[in-house]
Amino acid sequence: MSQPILTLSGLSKSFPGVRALHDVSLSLRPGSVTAILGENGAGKSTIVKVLTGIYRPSDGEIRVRGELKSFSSPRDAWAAGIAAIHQETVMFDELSVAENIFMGHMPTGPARFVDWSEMHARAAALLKRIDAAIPPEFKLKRLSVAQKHLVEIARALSHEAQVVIMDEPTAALSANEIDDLFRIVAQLKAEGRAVLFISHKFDEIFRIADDFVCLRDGEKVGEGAIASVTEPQLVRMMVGRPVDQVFPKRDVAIGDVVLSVAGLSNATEYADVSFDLRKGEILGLYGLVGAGRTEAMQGLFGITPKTRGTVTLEGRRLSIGAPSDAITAGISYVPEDRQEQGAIVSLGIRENVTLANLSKYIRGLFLSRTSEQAETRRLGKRLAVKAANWEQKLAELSGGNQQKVVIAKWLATRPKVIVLDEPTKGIDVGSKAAVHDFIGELASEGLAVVLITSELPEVMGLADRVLVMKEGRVVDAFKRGQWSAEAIVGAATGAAKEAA
Ligand SMILES: Nc1ncnc2c1ncn2[C@@H]1O[C@H](COP(=O)(O)OP(=O)(O)OP(=O)(O)O)[C@@H](O)[C@H]1O
Repeated sequence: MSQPILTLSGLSKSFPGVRALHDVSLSLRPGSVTAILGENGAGKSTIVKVLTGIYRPSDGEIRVRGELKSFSSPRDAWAAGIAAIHQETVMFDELSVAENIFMGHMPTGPARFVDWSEMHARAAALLKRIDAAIPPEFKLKRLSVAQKHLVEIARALSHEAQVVIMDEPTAALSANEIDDLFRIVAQLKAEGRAVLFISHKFDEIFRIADDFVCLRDGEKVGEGAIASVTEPQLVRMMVGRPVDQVFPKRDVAIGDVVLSVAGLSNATEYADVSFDLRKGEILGLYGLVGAGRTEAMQGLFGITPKTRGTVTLEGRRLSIGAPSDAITAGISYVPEDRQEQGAIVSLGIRENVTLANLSKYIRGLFLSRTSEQAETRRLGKRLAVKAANWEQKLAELSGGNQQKVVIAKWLATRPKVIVLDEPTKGIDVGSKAAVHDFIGELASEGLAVVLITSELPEVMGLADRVLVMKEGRVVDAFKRGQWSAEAIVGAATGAAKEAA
């Protein structure tokens, strides 16, 4: 067997009160893809941060091709041939594609000035190598997330990176874009590089990984060839017990119409979105990335202006000009993008959970810390938020646990209607089941739920009805018991109409 490109031995990393990694060893072979799996908070991102020079390990060794390395900055990791493609890209929007690729190592001419034509030519060649049709002189901000990933890959190639780390790279990509990315992963493998791949999606892991390493509570609990394990075995390894991923749908008595939306439109992204939503009902909004679901619901909630349409809650016509109007009326929206819209990461869990509805915790003249704590504890436990304590800063939580706090925050407002936008994106299987169960419980208590999701099993498992959106319009509707996966996907892609 060939010598590993990268070896980690006995790696540990502690934060005050938290042991994020303990005695983890792994090695990456040239020409192979290794998947790291684990529940939210298991330590996956911490490994990435140690490998990219962002965190210094408390203990342990990193070797690249047998040579001992110590990284005190991301630059050191780059120099050692390790590059990362991040979930949220860390590049410069105002700079050009070429500048982003060669940031920190731009080709220079005789007087040490940047040699722009050389830089553009080299950038074009790198982009061509991965079949990316992106002009090097374009500003980065003009690109889609998928194109930004390609620029990051070109940047990794410009450094001749031997190890390419991909941390949830497909989170914001469409099916076609994922195919393109996986084609490049195959190319990186063929060139003898090692890829470290982090994903919560088992289908992707089985599709492209050769090896796996499974973490639980910061420790390695399993590793081997992906061909030697099944999905249930991996799930069991991750959570330490078998998880029945499918929660039976609760039988909920569906009540009167709570929310009526009629003719909701804006100038460009969605048009004529109409539906009724009943008490206790879970209405799925299915569609491909870019179908306009998020935009329409953000219009409903007052985040973005709508040009037309009416919203009626319990028979009363609402005039929603801003999110505060929607919240006061009893409509909550849990965004997909927790970092930008959902949470304040410099505050603690309790402060985030109670933020959207502080008046609820006032006893007499003062804010009651005890009632804030009680509500935070109740919701935190119900959603299986993993944290050292309820005062811990959100910035210190793993990504999936931040997402759960954002859901808790909006639930604490005790809304009549809640819109959940991709609520389980980036959440591990165990927690996903907890979130699904909780959504069912809320519906049984009379809450009306709109569930935006791109995951078919999720929408078919939870929803009573599904509306399918395509190119900004509702194109089809299905009732539980009268749908099939093919019909729903067919409506979302337009395949059903073409076949008819
Ligand atoms: N800067 C920090 N300060 C304190 N604790 C931290 C810090 N960064 C991470 N942790 C803790 O380390 C543990 C591992 O977190 P990590 O982000 O590596 O998890 P993860 O496996 O990537 O999870 P997810 O799937 O949710 O992204 C968690 O308990 C987290 O709260």
